[in-house]
Amino acid sequence: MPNPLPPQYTSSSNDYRSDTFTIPTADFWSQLGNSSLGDTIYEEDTDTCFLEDRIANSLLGGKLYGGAEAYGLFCMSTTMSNQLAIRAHMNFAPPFSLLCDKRAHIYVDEAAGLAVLSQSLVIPVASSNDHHLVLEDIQANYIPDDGDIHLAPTRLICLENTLHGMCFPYDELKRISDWCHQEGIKLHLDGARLWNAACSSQETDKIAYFHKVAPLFDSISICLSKSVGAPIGSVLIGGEDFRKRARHLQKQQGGGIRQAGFIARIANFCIDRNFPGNIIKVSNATSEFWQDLYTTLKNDYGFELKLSHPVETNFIFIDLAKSKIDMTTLLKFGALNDVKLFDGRLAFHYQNIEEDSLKKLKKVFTDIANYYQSHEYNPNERSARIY
Ligand SMILES: Cc1ncc(COP(=O)(O)O)c(C=O)c1O
Ligand SMILES: C[C@@H](O)[C@H](N)C(=O)O
Repeated sequence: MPNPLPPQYTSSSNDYRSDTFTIPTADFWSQLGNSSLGDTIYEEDTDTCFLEDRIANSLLGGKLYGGAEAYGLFCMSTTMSNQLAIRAHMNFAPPFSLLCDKRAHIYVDEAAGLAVLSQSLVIPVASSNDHHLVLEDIQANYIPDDGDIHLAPTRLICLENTLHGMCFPYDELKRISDWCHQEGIKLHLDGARLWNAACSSQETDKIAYFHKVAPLFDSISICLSKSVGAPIGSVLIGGEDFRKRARHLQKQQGGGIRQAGFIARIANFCIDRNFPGNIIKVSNATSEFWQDLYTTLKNDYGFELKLSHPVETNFIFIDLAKSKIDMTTLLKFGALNDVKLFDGRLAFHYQNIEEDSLKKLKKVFTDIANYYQSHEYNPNERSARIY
């Protein structure tokens, strides 16, 4: 008996579950006719090589830590580019360890890839300021390579920028990078939303932000399927030998891509269309929406929304427990207003910030505020997903 098919997904204008839900638009297809046709596994595809080179050189400035030449490797996802980076760096594991923020995607959302694929001890660290890891958090938790055979010395540290929509301050990235490299520890950046950090930075030329950050790291993942709006893809950036090893591991894990030209060409098209203008627009729309929503609920309903993280780019993280909103009520009013939500995280992208979309989203919360004027909040309900 064939499984029932999901209904056609035709628009992400009411979808606030994630910035991964943007969909191809009619003008994407005009790109297909001219896309190159080479086999990417043999590095013969022009559009794919162009994209890898564009991210490594034009976007990131061509240089990584220690002046290493930057090279790009096109991957099907950022989970793959992160896991390939970690496996490629941890080529001497076991018995070594890697350290990351305990909220990091590589730790929470990559299906234990760190343990299985890199066979590494993972040291998840809570940030002492609740915003980003500081050097002292790392120094208090890393494992020094002091020859003690009971231990698994830390050989890799993975940072994430943005993390939960929060921008990692450059000066702290620099402090951590300087210390890591004097300790002989490699540094990877999960830059799935580095676009958003760049567009929210003070840099006038947003590419200058990338050029500043890239030389702090030994490898960087740059996602194309979130705020950039491509349907597929990520580019892993690293040195020449690192890329060779990552490409070998990519083939081993079945991640080699044949005629990737049309995917790469659409990704290039999306970068041109959305960076930096639309990504800046989304950031502004997110903070304006949050200010308006908070004020309306407080002044008109006496209902105070609480955040679990500051609003800095394209996410609003509402702390449901502190705001006294239970998940059933949230999702019920989401559905009644035809708004897709996972939980208290609201993700904004270039397809859900039109006026009609934001009006619907706001009404979800005014309806909730109204509801709680005559109903009890249920504190015992399943808590929201811990991102
Ligand atoms: C910070 C971060 N890194 C990596 C990923 C993984 O990206 P992908 O969905 O392309 O595997 C995500 C989510 O998509 C993410 O939010
Ligand atoms: C769930 C996670 O994999 C995805 N990156 C998101 O933020 O929605």
